[in-house]
Order: sequence, then C-alpha cells, then structure tokens
Amino acid sequence: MAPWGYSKENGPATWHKDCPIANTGVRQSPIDLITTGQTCAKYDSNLKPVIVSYPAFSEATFLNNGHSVQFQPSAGNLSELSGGPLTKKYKFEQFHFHWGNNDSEGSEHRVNGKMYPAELHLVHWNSESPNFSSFQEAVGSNDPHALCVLGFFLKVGAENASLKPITDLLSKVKNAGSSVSFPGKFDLKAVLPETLTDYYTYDGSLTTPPLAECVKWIVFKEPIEVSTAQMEAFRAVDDGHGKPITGNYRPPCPLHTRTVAASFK
Ligand SMILES: NS(=O)(=O)c1cccc(F)c1F
Ligand SMILES: [Zn+2]
Repeated sequence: MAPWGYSKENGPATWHKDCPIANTGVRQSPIDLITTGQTCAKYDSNLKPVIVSYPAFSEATFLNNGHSVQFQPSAGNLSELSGGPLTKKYKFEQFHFHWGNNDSEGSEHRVNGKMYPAELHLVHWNSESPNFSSFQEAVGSNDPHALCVLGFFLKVGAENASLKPITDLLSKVKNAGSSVSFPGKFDLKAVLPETLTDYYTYDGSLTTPPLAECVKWIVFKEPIEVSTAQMEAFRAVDDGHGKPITGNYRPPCPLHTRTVAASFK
C-alpha cells in the first residue's frame, strides 16, 4: 500500500485499509467543536489554566516528512506541560502544522463547522507513567492519555514575528524528506497567547496513522495570527509527488458517546 497521505488515492478515506481504527474507533480526532445545542461543549469550572514551561530550544531539526512540516528538538530538551485537565507532567516531543490551499480551510478541528486556515499541534507525552519512557512507547501503550496535544488555530492577519523563524525556513524544506538543523534558538513560548485559560478538551486520537486513541486534546479558543505571506509559505511545501501539500487535514470524526469540556463560559 502506498504510504498514507491526503490525495484521493491515499487520503483519509483510505486510511482504514491499514488502520481499521479509522472506521471502528469511537474516540477519533479531529472533531467539530460545537458550542451550542445538544452535544455542545460543557463548561467545567474545575478546569485550570494550562501551564507550559518552554525554555528556548537551542538544538532542533526542522523536517518536511511529506505530510507536514515538523520541528523536533534534540532529546535533551526539558520543555514540559502540566495543569489544565492533566494530572501528570508531560514532556514536549515536537510541533507540526496542518493547513489548506485557501483561507477557508486547513484546520483539523472546527468550531461550529468553521475551519481556520491552519492549525498548530504541540505534541507531548506523559513522562510520569510507569508503563513507558519514550514518545514512541507512549503512542503504542494503549494508555488513554499517553499523549497530550495542544491545538492552536491560525488565522490570517498581522505577520507573526515569533513564527517568522519557522515560516522563513519553509523554503529550505520544500522537498519532501528534506530537513535542516534549526539555526540558533527558537522561543516557542513567544508564539502562544499569554494566557492559556480558554480551551476545549476531550479524549481523542492521533489525526494521522496510526490514529492511536491515546490523546488528551486541548484546543485553544483564541487563534494565533499569521500573515497571508506566512500562510502562502506553507502552501509551497512539496508532498514528495511533485505537488504542494495543500490540505493535510483530516475531516471531523463522530463524537460517539464523548463529551467535550470547555474551560470558559
Ligand atoms: N496530528 S497529531 O497531533 O494528532 C499527531 C500526528 C503525528 C504524531 C503525533 F504524535 C500526533 F499527535
Ligand atoms: Zn497534527
């Protein structure tokens, strides 16, 4: 089977062939975050602000893996996540993006059916579990909260100076399979909104194969602004088949019996 991707031949509708959980899973991601009506997100006053400790990364690889671009710090990185709905401390693993070929599509999660032009995913794994001691083991662990992914919507507006070091590097990883070592330090904290108080949270999965159902999702209400030029830079990245990646987002999955909690009214 050709490796998975987002084209007609190898896209989300075909993933069930290698990953049956795509169709049989009951906690698949992404989902449409509905804010009113029957199955809407329910305010939970116990939900605390998310706490991130992201010292600037000094050593990292920036990679085009053919289905996204990914920023991966070296193993020594000490970045951590806690708070919010979490009861444990999580270690930062990588961040990557999902985007579309125009501003009306691209995010994986939706809000009342609305898509944003892109979505940033910060991937972490539970570093306090007795059952695994690495990201790869966490993904394969069947632990319902082995991973925690922070999702931030991107919307088009002013240029994002904090993300400029990343968007300026996209042309250097235009070809699928290419990677560069990230020059200098990168301050991820500066990319995020000041306060990490308003978010949706639910139990879900990886949104790409193997689609493991091991993710505590935290999707923030407040989008991050990027410029049109920065969005265009994502759309020029190639997928390894001589075409730009122009829609590496999975459509929303059924909620089944899940509920979505909101940390805000
Ligand atoms: N799109 S995603 O955040 O669900 C994701 C993708 C690949 C590996 C992961 F660990 C992961 F979390
Ligand atoms: Zn993702």
